[in-house]
Amino acid sequence: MTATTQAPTEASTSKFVRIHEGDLDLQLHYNDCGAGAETVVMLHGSGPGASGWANFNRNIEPLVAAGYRVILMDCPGWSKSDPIVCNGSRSDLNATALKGLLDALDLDRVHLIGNSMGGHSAVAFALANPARVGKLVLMGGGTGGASPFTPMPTEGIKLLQGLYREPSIDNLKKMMEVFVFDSSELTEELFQARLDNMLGRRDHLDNFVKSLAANPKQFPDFSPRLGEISAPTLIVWGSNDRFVPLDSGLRLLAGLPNAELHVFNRCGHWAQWEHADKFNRLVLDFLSH
Ligand SMILES: O=C(O)/C=C/C(=O)/C=C/C=C(\O)C(=O)O
Repeated sequence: MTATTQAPTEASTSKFVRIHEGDLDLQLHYNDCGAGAETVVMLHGSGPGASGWANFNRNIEPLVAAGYRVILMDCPGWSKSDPIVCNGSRSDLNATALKGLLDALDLDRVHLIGNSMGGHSAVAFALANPARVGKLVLMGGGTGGASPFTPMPTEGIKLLQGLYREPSIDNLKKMMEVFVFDSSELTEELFQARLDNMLGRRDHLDNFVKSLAANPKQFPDFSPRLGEISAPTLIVWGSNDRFVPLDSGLRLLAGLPNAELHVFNRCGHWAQWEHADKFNRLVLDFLSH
């Protein structure tokens, strides 16, 4: 009888763990998919209603099929994880939460895939815990700081922050249509799922606004310290990214000693979703060589 491997679903992989790490004492939600000798942890972006599953649902199965354990952490302040107000570095807060999660799961060393804020957080974790990082994949993020070429905040970030303040389907559609290069791929189902995620946790929305008021620069510029990171790094960007501009990816390439950059043309801020098949092949090849 052939074993039928069921595709992982959000519900079937949903787990909770309480972490005590640094100043954090909170419950995290995460999705735990597949099994294997190597673990890949995926870190989502900062948009309202974002979650590990919402950001990476097109990227899980190929990694599971290749024999990786895949963990999607929901950062404090998102999805089903506990609420929090961040008065300092959100990148370092998420990195602290990630350390707490890895310790709770007894995972010593993992590969990290970070999207936008997830990339910033992955770099913060690598700076604080260099021995615990295998390889890094940074998409549309990895360091904060101002772009020397693009007016800041970018049009996408302005729409994102506006959506936190006025969470409506119209404002969500305005943000998502800037999010990707080809908005024809955005479905009513996707919009509704994001809207449900958003409106299901008003505390997260309110706390993000309070965090911005306390510290408008939630994501520090790590450029001066990138030379400390020896982990092999694949940087991935969309040439049409209107949230975190491509020149941030060039700054990462210039600063990270062991990095390569892949730019997708006709691609916005969600390379892992907009070009999922090619992105997945790129990541699998990078992780295995
Ligand atoms: O402001 C920054 O540097 C980072 C912005 C983000 O992390 C935005 C990401 C948004 C998503 O991933 C989303 O799914 O809404």
